[in-house]
Amino acid sequence: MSLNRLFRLISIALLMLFLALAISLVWIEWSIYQNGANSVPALRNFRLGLVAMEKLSAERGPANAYMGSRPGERDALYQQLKAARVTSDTAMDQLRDALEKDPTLRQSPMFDRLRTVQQALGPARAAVDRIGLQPEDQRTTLYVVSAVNGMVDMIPVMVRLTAELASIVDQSDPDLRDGLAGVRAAASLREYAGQIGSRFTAPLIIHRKLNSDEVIEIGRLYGRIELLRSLVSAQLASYSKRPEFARAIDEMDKQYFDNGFQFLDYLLQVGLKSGDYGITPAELAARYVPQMKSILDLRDLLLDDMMVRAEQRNVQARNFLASVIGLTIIACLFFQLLMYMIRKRVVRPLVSATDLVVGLVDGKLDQEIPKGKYDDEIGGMMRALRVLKERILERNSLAKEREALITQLQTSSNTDFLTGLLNRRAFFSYGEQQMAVAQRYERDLSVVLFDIDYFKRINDSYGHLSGDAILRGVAQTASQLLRKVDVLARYGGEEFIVLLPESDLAQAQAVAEKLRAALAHKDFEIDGGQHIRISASFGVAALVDGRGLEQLIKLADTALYVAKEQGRNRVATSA
Ligand SMILES: Nc1nc2c(ncn2[C@@H]2O[C@H](COP(=O)(O)OP(=O)(O)OP(=O)(O)O)[C@@H](O)[C@H]2O)c(=O)[nH]1
Repeated sequence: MSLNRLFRLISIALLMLFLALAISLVWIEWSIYQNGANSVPALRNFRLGLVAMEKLSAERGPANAYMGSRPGERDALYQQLKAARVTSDTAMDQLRDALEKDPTLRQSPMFDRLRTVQQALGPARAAVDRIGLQPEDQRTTLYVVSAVNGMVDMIPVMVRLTAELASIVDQSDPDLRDGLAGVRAAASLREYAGQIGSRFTAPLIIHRKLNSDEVIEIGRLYGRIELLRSLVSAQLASYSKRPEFARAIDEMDKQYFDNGFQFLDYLLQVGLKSGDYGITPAELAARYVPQMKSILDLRDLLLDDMMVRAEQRNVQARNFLASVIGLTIIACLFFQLLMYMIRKRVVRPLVSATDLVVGLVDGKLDQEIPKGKYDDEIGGMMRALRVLKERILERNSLAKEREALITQLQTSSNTDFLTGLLNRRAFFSYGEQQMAVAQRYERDLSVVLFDIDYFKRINDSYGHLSGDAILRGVAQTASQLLRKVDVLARYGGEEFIVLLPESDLAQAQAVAEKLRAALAHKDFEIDGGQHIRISASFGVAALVDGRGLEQLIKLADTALYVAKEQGRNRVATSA
């Protein structure tokens, strides 16, 4: 696999891994944000539930007052009761609307519970109305207690409903758990505080002492209230350092647990001894109910604080999510940029450097080696490659020069400098080869040795340079007349030799005659533009069994001597 492809695959794999991690991170933060976003509406619903329960409890005050009404105050107390009923109905309708708006809550048992409470309210209120309309002396403990219980009996359902709403808040934001428990404890405290007051309704209306059941119930409620007081203190331990909470707790202790309890203790003492309370249920409500407000104030303070915290956390979660998304995008872009840079500055140059090296090895010396754009290791490698290419080019050119030199040397060592013909050494080299072939295959072979006549005189008369010109002219003339297979050489001084393969003595003699005639009739131009004529004498010898090249030349030389002796400008053959 090529480096380029491998790098691309690794880049894609890393990007996928990176994206998977980034998406998981964003998904986690998105879930946290979504849950947090849920906590605010859940808290709002929880508050509506608590308010509905509180208003239902609060309705018991005017209801008890109405049940204990005297003829002159009945209408006024009924108006107060009606107003309280409108308030509790409004609170329950608001809760109902909120539950209806949310499809999951609409389908939940909470909705059914609320309906149950609303349905139960009708008969419970009717029972209250009946007693309120009865003459005072006809009101019995049984009916009054039953009417009071009718109003109290709906509360456990409301407690259950608010517990379910609290659990939704808890799931949305577990950090609100402490506050949630504190709020629930405060709401229950308010409820039991109300119930303990309601337990005095029947004795007050009938003007009697508390019966044993009522004493036991009031004792039980005292116990619960104390328990809830310690629970509220425990849950609010972390809050009590804050001045507004410390003030609210202080206010509750003073208003309810000091003043309210003092009043209840008084009623309890009277209820246990004489039953002569000296107040109506309306007066009880007017004195006792305001003291419970401090509990609700603490509850609302906690709820407000939870709402602020939930909103802050929601904003924090949203900001954090936005930061995570932003950072993820930046990290993705940075990763892409990093891969691009590595590819551009490392992988691609490395691949092209490899191609260049392979090309140099294959002899592609015309390829352009780019200059490295950056002063880094890759740039250094490109510079090194350029040096390497230059060295290879230098080495190649040196090798060519050397070959040319060797060829030139070979040529000059075989060539006569003046005439350009083969020299005596080269003639013997070729001659021996031809001789071996002729002897091996029994072929004809002849030698013609010729010498320019009176050459000394030419030198003496026209100068040495003219003599050289004559020698070049003779060589040129002889070369033109001979076959390609014939080997013409300068034998020495003004002496030339020709080796004639496939030629017997007669044929060689004819060649010699042709050469002699040509030389004798040619005008040779000498130094100074003057033309002169020359002649040459020829000795011819042919190969006979057993003779070597030197013997053949010797025979030709003897014949040449004869030609000279016989008057020159002639051809003589060996015997
Ligand atoms: N210009 C020139 N002269 C050369 C060269 N080589 C030999 N010679 C001359 O050739 C002459 C040869 O003279 P000789 O051997 O006396 O013979 P010749 O004068 O040709 O007389 P014959 O051969 O008897 O006809 C000498 O003077 C050499 O100096 C050469 O390369 N150039």
